[in-house]
Amino acid sequence: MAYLELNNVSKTYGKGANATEVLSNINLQIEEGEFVAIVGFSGSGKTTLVNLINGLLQPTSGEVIFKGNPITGTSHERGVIFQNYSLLPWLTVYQNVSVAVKETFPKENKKFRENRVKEYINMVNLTPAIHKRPKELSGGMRQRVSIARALAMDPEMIIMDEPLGALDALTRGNLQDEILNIWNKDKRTALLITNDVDEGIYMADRIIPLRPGPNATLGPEFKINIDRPRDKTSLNDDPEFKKTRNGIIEYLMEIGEERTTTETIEYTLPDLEPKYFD
Ligand SMILES: Nc1ncnc2c1ncn2[C@@H]1O[C@H](COP(=O)(O)OP(=O)(O)OP(=O)(O)O)[C@@H](O)[C@H]1O
Repeated sequence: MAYLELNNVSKTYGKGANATEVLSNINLQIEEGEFVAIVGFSGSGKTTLVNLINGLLQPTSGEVIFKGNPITGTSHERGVIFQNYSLLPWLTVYQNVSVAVKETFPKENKKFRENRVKEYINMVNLTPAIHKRPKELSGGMRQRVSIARALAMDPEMIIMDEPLGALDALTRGNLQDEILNIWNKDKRTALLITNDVDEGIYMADRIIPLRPGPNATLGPEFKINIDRPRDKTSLNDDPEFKKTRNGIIEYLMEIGEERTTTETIEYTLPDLEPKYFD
């Protein structure tokens, strides 16, 4: 049995005539210690998939199994870095991370917790902003707080829902490396949802495309046969990188075209009498 398993998972939103099956028949196995990336189009169901694995949603059919047991709710063992930072606006950077650390390590002493909060804030280079509130931070800084908060909780599995999308290239690159360091050093398991193929190749062991929804399914996996640690600057010239990148992009273009040629959208216009005003 794999560390995480999704067996024939489907998720439908709505009921009766309004029902839409967003995900259909998703099968995914992730082994302990693996880093898997899922790439997909906007609106294809990526966040729905993350929430099923996180335990915020239950599948309509099929099963999501974590370490041999069905997932029935959220757990500290699986830490999620969300797309939209979800910080508590009335708390400072320190306090936002501290709340999470307190919840995860209730038995540890104050000094341990303080050190842990400071360590993770420092890791995302936010020590100078430690006493600021979210409204005083840029979008990128807020996302860094949310990364520090998730990682400070010491999750066994790190689940990332497009966590770096809003960041500038330099910050994005640094945080990719920080996440990889933590994953590697502490032998975590990681699932990254991204729309950036290069990011997926740089970080993951395997990339799996999510075919566009409704009825989104997972496409064939692409193994990344590039030794670690990977070097960003020389990656562009690596023949294996080019081959993998081309393969994934061609596949995404193919399914993207299918989507635009087979999709029929019907719009019902409101049946309104024109109204004239004097
Ligand atoms: N609670 C809900 N009720 C009804 N429909 C929903 C709900 N949540 C999501 N959807 C629909 O399911 C589809 C997939 O949404 P989801 O957020 O999982 O996609 P996504 O790939 O993460 O999108 P994006 O890349 O834009 O963030 C969308 O069409 C969305 O409108």
